[in-house]
Amino acid sequence: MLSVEGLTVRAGDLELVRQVSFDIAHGERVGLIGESGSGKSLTALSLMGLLPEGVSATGSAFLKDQPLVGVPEKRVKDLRGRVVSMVFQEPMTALNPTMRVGAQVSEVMTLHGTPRAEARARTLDLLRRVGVEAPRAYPHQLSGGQRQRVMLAIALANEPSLLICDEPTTALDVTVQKQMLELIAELAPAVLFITHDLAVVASVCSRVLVMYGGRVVESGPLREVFANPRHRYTEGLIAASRLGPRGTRLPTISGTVPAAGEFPEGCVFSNRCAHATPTCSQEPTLQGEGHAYACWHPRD
Ligand SMILES: Nc1ncnc2c1ncn2[C@@H]1O[C@H](COP(=O)(O)OP(=O)(O)OP(=O)(O)O)[C@@H](O)[C@H]1O
Repeated sequence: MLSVEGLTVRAGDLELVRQVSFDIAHGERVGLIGESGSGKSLTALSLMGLLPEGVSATGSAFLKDQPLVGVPEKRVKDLRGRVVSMVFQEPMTALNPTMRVGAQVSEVMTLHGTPRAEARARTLDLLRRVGVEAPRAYPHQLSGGQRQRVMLAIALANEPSLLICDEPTTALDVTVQKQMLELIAELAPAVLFITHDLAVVASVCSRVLVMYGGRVVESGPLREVFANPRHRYTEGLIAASRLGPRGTRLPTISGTVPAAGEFPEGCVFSNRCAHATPTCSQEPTLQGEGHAYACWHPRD
């Protein structure tokens, strides 16, 4: 559905994103991970036609045969929020503080041609689905998690083919984060999910792209990349992530470790997992050659 080929982003002579290529199929959720400054956001913003002044993209990106890169601003504006939408980290800056949230969801629909009455009905339905049944509330009357759900409703208002999420849950506490991730997984058609957090990737995505220095240095099914990182940087990322050292926050781990090769969908195993937190009651198991630890992180 999304096909990106040779995407390069420049600021003057400086190449900030280099020759990035990847595909996302309908219904697929792909994680884009990498350290700060590796080019994740610029990659996403190129697809949204939202690059900052002085920064430009070349290469190609097609979403259902519609070009997203190198097209006139007017055309991109029409696609943005309709075929591709984005949820950002900080909902307070993205929401209009003087407008009721229901009106903000409806506005996105009417801007793209939906009649008012229909937009109103669909807004109520959408807000119900994201669990914020308060269309008349102003943003400051809602919690951070509720505001982020409103942002998700806005992003999904025109039933886009692709949802891009840029660290949408970083500012939320763990329980609220989990609910938000579940909603994204349930409601979004196809997702490009940017994060630093491997545990988040593990709970949402089935495939992952790792960026380093503006390039995609590694990609593949989540379990393969996490179990057998080829790039030194990916190894470091896994070691430093929440799947890693003692004392860091891990997603809930439960159940027994299944035999090698029998991990249920959505689980991740890592040869770096120290697997020692108060939430985890079991010892890591040595698995096969190389003595990789196996631990699993079920979606729920
Ligand atoms: N407007 C700009 N002009 C020049 N360089 C920029 C501009 N915006 C970003 N950069 C640079 O491009 C590189 C990639 O930035 P980008 O925001 O895509 O990184 P990121 O991987 O999303 O990082 P983070 O996780 O911190 O958001 C960084 O080195 C950054 O300093």
